[in-house]
Amino acid sequence: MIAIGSDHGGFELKKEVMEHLKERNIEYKDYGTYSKESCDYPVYAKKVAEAVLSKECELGILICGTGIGISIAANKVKGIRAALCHDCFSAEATKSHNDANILAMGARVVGPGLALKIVDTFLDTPFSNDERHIRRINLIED
Ligand SMILES: O=C(CO)[C@H](O)[C@H](O)[C@H](O)COP(=O)(O)O
Repeated sequence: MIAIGSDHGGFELKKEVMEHLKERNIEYKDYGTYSKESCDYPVYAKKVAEAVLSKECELGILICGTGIGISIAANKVKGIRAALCHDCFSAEATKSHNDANILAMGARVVGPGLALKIVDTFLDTPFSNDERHIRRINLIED
């Protein structure tokens, strides 16, 4: 199960990502926002972060205008490794090296075509389980 959330800036792209997940038969839970009305991205970052931490959802996707504010907010939650990615190389590397548990994107930065490729790369790349990456993730946690 994928937790997904956005502010108003990410609302339209969130709809496209959910449609894409549906086409791929990947289950998701939408934590809002549910309209284009102006709202505050930390609210949705917290909801998705808590869904991932509680293991209700395996991974999260967060979208705001830039992806910056919503990833900063999610990374305040201990145990969350939210990665802001606007290219596939970063999406692959952050799963493989950082075992990122949330993907953040900016809907005012990337178009839907690239965004969906980034989502696929993030979801389809496993963590390397390499000792050096585990050591570094543990240092982040400490
Ligand atoms: O990253 C952000 C803020 O740091 C996001 O882009 C927000 O979506 C953006 O700030 C919203 O701006 P708006 O002028 O209120 O639409």
